[in-house]
Amino acid sequence: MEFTVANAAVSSLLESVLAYFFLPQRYLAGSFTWFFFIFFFCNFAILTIYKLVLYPILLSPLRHLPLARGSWPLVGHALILFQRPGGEPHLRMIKETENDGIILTRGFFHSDRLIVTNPAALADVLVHKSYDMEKPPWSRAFLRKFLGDGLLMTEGDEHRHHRKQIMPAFHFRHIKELYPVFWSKSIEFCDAIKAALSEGESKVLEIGHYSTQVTLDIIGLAGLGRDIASLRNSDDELINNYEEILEPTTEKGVYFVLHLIFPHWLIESLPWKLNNRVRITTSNLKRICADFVVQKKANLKHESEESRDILSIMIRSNDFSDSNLVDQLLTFLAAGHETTSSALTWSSYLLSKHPDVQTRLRSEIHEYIPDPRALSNPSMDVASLLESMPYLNGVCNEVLRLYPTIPVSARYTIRDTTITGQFVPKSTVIFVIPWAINRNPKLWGPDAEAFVPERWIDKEMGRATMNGGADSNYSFLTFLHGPRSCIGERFARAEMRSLVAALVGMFRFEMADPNEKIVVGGTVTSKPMNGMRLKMTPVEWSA
Ligand code: HEM
Repeated sequence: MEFTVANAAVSSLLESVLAYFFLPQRYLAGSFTWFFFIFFFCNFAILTIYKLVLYPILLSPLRHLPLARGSWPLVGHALILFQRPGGEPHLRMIKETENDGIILTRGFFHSDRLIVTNPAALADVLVHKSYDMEKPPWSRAFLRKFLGDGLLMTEGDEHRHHRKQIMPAFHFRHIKELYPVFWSKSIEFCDAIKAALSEGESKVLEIGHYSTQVTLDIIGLAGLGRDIASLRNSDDELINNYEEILEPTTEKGVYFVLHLIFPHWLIESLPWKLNNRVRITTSNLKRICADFVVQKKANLKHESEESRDILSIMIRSNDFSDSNLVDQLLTFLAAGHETTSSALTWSSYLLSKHPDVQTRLRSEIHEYIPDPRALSNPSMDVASLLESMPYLNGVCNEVLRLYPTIPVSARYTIRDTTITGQFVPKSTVIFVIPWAINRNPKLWGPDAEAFVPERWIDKEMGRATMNGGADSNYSFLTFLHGPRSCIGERFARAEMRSLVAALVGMFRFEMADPNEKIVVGGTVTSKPMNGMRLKMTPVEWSA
């Protein structure tokens, strides 16, 4: 029997019953409850000593692993969950703890939590032993509110099967066909910015808002085969609900972390306005997606040419129930727009902070693309053109490396397993930290935290490289690797190339307040806490 508070209570009950029968002389009338509390107190004390001292110091099979500095009594290292940017405290631990690929940290009540740090350990967690692990039940329960039971949340055979069904939508040939869509939406995005600039005097815009609109429009077209057109209609219900849910406030950060610590029913029963807002926005999103599914099913009956969007592919596979289609759609709309929107926002930030890089990138863009409108012509091979631009690819990779949209990911062992030969028992939490791995000087060299797009360009050939000079592809974890990696990686990279090329080709930009300290916020994804205000000036697109 596992040592838990609930089990301590059950044991106390049994012990009280036994004492009642075997020590009747000790019982005064009506004192069963009293006995129960005495036993419960003793059991709880034993449990506490076991959890806090005996197990972690003498019994845990992980006790010999190097322990990160800074563990507090009772809470261990768990308070780092509240620190921002997510992943930064883990980077500090990785830098200062001598290790062979695994570092031990402590959670609440000194539970074992591992951080994997080197390519061999990451390969085991993400690829070789991937199905020995799942997303932790508490984070799944929280994310399920927003994403339903879509691909991101399912596990085991169900996940394997669904991923196989959806994969054709992300085949590289299909992504190639989507490039003209990405490009024409990128131009529309720039036109919307130009229109907003011409209206206001200040020439200052919060770029995150436009990034969210364009990426939602793109996933709408590619995921649903339907133009949500939020760039043209800022008042769209879908975008309003997403913006409300995803706005990175401190309150939402606390709300998320509390869900990781306390039972959900407890937080949901608190008189907290946010509970109500979450209920309203999630049910709005579900209703909108349910309408999309009904309309799509009706349209498919009359289509002459086979649509290739994600929803059509899922419907045609006949493998998804109507309610599961709604959940998958919720997942793809959220995972497919929020991530690339934040990557685009971080691109504009790093390029504002590095005007020399911005200027060099603009020259490359103008040289390779003499006429931006010509790329909307269906006969143009936009994919080959954008993929052949070394500096553009270097900038996009470097942004994704330094600001991975999902900075921290966690796994939970569902059976005993091993990582690089180290035995890891069932129910252990394992952290995979893209933020820390992508910035680890041991993997990237002393300039690991600097913005250097050139590291992605082969010095001799002048071509884009795949690994940025790192020895292993596990040094770059932005999309993770293996069966639970981002299914939309190719899609996201193609979309980002188009958006960055159009944005930098059309505008010169800088931080509206050069002294503003940008705070990285967000719950699951990383976004600037107070938005990203840029001063933008249209430039002439000249070859
Ligand atoms: C810069 C953009 C993106 C980044 C950095 C990113 C990152 C990630 C990461 C790290 C995961 C794994 C999460 C975990 O297991 O903890 C993931 C999963 C996923 N992503 Fe992305 N993503 C991006 C764009 C997209 C796009 C554009 C789509 C869809 C069109 C997408 C759809 C998904 C889905 C469905 C999963 C779940 C895959 C599975 O569990 O099999 N992502 N993404």
